Amino acid sequence: MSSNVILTKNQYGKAENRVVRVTRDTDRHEIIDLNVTSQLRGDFAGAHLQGDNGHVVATDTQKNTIFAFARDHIDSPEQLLLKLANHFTSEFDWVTGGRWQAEQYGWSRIDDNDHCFYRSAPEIRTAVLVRDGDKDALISGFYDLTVMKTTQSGFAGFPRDQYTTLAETDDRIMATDISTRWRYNSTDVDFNASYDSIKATIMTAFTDHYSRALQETLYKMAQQVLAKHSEVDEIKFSCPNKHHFLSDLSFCDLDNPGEVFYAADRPYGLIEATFTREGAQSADEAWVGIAGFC
Ligand SMILES: O=c1[nH]c(=O)c2[nH]c(=O)[nH]c2[nH]1
Repeated sequence: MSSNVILTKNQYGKAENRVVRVTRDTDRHEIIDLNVTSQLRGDFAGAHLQGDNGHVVATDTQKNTIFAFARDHIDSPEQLLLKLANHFTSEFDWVTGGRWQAEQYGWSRIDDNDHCFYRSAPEIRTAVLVRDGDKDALISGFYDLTVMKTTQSGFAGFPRDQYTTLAETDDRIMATDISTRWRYNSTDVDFNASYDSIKATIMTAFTDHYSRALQETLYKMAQQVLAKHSEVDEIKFSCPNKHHFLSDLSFCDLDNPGEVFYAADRPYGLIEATFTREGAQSADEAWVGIAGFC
């Protein structure tokens, strides 16, 4: 058995740079609030195997670059990631790719005030760019968008065995925290418009049908996103089924016609699925490192 150690995959950089950009050209300020990670890939064998840092663009330099680029206008998290990738791969010829990611937190104006804001968007917007030579994979998404429908959901027709106690129902609460990521087939996209439209499409698709299972609802959400958005080739969902159990009020002689529920926080069903446009190129490598999806 050989005891030789071979360096295989490696990447490194500065994680979770919290960048808040205030645009104050006029009295009416704008803010963009990001958490940005930069990781480089390429020829870094010297650092690992010989202690030679000649190729190691310091993580501190990567951090500084992110903040320096924030001095320019930030159009969208995706545009910032593309700019960082272009910079590092063109400035240092041994940097052949990397992985850049951002989360964005949403803020709204208090009373339409010019410079006072509150954290508003419930969901966290995400973006990941993976560059490998001349190949880019760009995956955007969001998590923690909590939604509920109070009827028009059921669950029946499932197999029964000696362990099955669940009653069939044609009227239940369905609630979930939507986590989703979608892969663009281009980097030439109006990312903010696309994000807003995909989020709206997902929410509308949650409302517009009688759901026979959360699985069916995920499919309908994916179907509508892929039908409306030719710039998207693949979409994944990871959604807990946040169970709401009808509270039994018979102990005090009260009925409960679907009005009082116990919201259980665990255990929860966990429904995950990937939907791909038929005929689209797959990009499984790009998903490595994105946890919590199948
Ligand atoms: O929408 C659902 N999908 C399931 O797979 C499932 N399983 C379960 O017990 N309840 C539900 N609900």
